[in-house]
Amino acid sequence: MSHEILTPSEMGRADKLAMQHGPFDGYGLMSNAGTQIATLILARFPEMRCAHVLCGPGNNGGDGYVVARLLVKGGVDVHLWDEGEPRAGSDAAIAAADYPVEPRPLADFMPEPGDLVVDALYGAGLSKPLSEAAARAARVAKESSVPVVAVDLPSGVSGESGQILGDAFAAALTVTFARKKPGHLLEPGRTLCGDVEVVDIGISDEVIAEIGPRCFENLPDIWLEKFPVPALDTYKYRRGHVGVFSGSPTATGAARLSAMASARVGAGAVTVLSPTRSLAVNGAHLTSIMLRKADTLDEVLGFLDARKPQTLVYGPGLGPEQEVANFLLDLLAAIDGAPESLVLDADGLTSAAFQPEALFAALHAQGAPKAIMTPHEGEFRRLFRDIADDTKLSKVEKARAAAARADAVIVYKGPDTVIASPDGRAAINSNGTPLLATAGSGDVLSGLCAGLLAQGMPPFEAACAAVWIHCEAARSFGPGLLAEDLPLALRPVLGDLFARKGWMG
Ligand SMILES: NC(=O)C1=CN([C@@H]2O[C@H](COP(=O)(O)OP(=O)(O)OC[C@H]3O[C@@H](n4cnc5c(N)ncnc54)[C@H](O)[C@@H]3O)[C@@H](O)[C@H]2O)[C@@H](O)CC1
Ligand SMILES: [K+]
Repeated sequence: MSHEILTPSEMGRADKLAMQHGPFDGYGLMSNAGTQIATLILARFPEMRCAHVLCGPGNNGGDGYVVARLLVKGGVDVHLWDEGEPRAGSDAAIAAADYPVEPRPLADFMPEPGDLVVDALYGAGLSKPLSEAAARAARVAKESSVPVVAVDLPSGVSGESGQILGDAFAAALTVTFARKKPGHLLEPGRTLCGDVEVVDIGISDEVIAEIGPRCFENLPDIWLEKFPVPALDTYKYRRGHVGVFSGSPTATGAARLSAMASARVGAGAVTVLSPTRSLAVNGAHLTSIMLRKADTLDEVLGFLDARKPQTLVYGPGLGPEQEVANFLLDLLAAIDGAPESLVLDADGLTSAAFQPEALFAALHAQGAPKAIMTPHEGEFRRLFRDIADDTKLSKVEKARAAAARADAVIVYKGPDTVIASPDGRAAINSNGTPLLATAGSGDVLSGLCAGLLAQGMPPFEAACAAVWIHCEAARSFGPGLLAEDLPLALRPVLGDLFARKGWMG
């Protein structure tokens, strides 16, 4: 199990627990950390002219002293620059005493091309913006284009949020311990970390389990067990039925993209619910996907009653108008237990911002469908303005707060999409690709969520799987991707997942 993500404070607790359990004390853990990093550096940068090791006053600096000593032992020419001495009696002070050469002041650090920098200034303990000397060091490292290996985190990057406190180093490689921290996956931290290597320093899986992390990297391990594959004796309605609301004649493509994605990810039947004025254009573009006239609430309720879909998609292409929000509230008031789930996206979210509290109350009500909301940055801010503007919260904490308020799984989209459940679980996606920054890709994502929900996948797992599959499909298609390409690009991705489930179909 290595998909858990630990906040810096959870990591601090894990360190302490590991020391209690043994066999390593604090200095033992630090020695393991330094040894792992020095080994990686010697393997990856054998051509370096010399290594500049920058050491801070805390245990991050302590790791740096161990690295410096081992690099010297490995025959590397090492220059050590420090900012503040370690506290007497600390593990870092023991490590510093073991290093044979007097450090030089950080303010004088100046690398040259061909050198390597080891950034061991601040890690989990970063509590304020970098000092002028540390910020200058980050700048000169950047300007001289020398590779930087960051110990635990690039100094200046918050392990909790991935945000920069003042200035920050930009690393080619970041070596962290036991598990990743949110700052390794949340932007801009993710970019500043470069490659991230997680090394074992003697903190056992049992210790991590005892901490009970509630945040995970979004890898198939966290949802594969619940990912649906069709049973041999299934039939189309047992594979789930999704209804997707369509917009006006000039905005129908969004609903069709969503519908196609639902069908391709495995819903056995999908119906586009269309206003009369859009029937002709929808009909001209749909074949296996069904089409049904739905101008009024009564017509929608008639469809729900007759065809019993498990899941609805509300939002893509509907228009950001008050009446779109009103219709949703009327629909929710009429729903009691069926359909079981609802995906809200795009204009379904933007229009809800006219009266967010009414939507949240409707989703909290008895018999309400389980909901997934898929806001991008702007939609999130319109719906959860106070949460979005709270600078103390990380993206994970914002998504969690929104999920609790709305009683919905929140897919807070971006290059570092976060998925959060009202029960407090959260996942950070790590296979994102800029290829998905294209019109209509969000509509496909909402369809994927719906298609998985309709097949009985629980909302948090369905949202995590949809986000991962969406990115993986885009990567497998590659440059030139349009949203229209995504449904077919799902094939190899689904094939791999089916194979991992042992599907013999
Ligand atoms: N036993 C452990 O707890 C282990 C810790 N390890 C290392 O220890 C690090 C955490 O150590 P610490 O908690 O000592 O934290 P740091 O070494 O990150 O920094 C803490 C010290 O720096 C000061 N400080 C924070 N931000 C500053 C800034 N911007 N300018 C000036 N001073 C600043 C703090 O007041 C504190 O004195 C981890 O990142 C990891 O590298 C590893 O050695 C593995 C074992
Ligand atoms: K660091």
